[in-house]
Amino acid sequence: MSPATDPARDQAPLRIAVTGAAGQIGYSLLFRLASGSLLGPDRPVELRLLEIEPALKALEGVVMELDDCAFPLLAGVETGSDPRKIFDGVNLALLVGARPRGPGMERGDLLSANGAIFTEQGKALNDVAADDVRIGVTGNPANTNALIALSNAPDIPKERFSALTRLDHNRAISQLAAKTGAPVTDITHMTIWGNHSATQYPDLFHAEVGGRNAVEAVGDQAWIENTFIPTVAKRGAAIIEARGSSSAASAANATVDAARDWLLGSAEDDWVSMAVVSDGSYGVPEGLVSSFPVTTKHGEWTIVGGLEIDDFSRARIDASVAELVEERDAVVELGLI
Ligand SMILES: NC(=O)c1ccc[n+]([C@@H]2O[C@H](COP(=O)([O-])OP(=O)(O)OC[C@H]3O[C@@H](n4cnc5c(N)ncnc54)[C@H](O)[C@@H]3O)[C@@H](O)[C@H]2O)c1
Ligand SMILES: O=C(O)C[C@H](O)C(=O)O
Repeated sequence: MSPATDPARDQAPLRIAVTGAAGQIGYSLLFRLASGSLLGPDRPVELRLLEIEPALKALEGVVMELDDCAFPLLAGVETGSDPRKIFDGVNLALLVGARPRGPGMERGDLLSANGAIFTEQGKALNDVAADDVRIGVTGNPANTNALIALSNAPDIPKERFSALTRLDHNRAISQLAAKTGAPVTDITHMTIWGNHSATQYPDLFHAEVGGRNAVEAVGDQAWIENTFIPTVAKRGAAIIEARGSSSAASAANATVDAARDWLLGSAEDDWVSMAVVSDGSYGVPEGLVSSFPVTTKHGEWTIVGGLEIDDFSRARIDASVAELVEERDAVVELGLI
């Protein structure tokens, strides 16, 4: 049963760790969590905020602002730089803290810079998190960071880890809605496959617009290949180029969306995209953390089975999975897993 729906716990605050809490994403995420965006207006939350030592002063300022909101649901805030203290008894850990890429960098460039963070945090979660912990990784390279964390947490079931591809999923919905003139609420069954990187494959073949197949509704294969896929896959870079820093409010929003659906369940007759440990489905090697279409219920996810994958999709899924294999091999080489 999920930590959010277990009746015995319904009144107890959900203890949520956020790493990188003084960063850009943290500045949006913490206020969303404290205001009830995750579990609704009745469930209190307790925030456990992890930062590196030099950022603790800035984090103090953020906590002052949280205080100043007088959030009715905020049952407590603790800050610190020791993951073993901050993760103690947490039900949900949102691992955001990592260096973002700058202009001209690919997410893979962050592997060695950020990989070590997730070794230490995986070990700490393994030792001190609550038995029902769920761990969502937002910090990049998210899929491989999740792989590093879960590989260093042998006592936590691998299914409790996921990496964020919900931002890509939301971006894909928004692009398709704009193209077809449909409201975003009409777009269902969107899928992001593979890595949260430029190789990701946003798949319209199973998506629907108002119940109609999205490829038919669009009726423009050239747009799908030359506009839709690259726009979604390279959106992170476009935002860095325009803003001078990486997406933050939309990343925080997607982090909340993903955790909410994981804990409370995805919508009936729809699915969401999550990067989760592969069981070999759709030819993705077992053990890689790759994005799939999933349904969620009671804090568990299930990969949607039986979808037909044509040659166009197969080639794109394979390319993104090949990148994940390279990243995994690189972190093995670095001794991180
Ligand atoms: N998966 C996604 O969809 C997605 C979207 C946007 C950004 N991101 C990634 O999220 C991460 C954070 O982005 P941001 O814009 O908030 O960056 P940021 O630089 O503003 O903040 C990162 C914070 O992490 C902290 N930090 C670094 N090492 C830490 C550690 N060991 N423990 C705890 N905190 C630590 C830093 O002090 C900093 O405050 C980046 O890796 C970015 O690329 C992912
Ligand atoms: O692209 C990045 O580096 C940031 C983030 O992963 C994004 O997709 O916006």
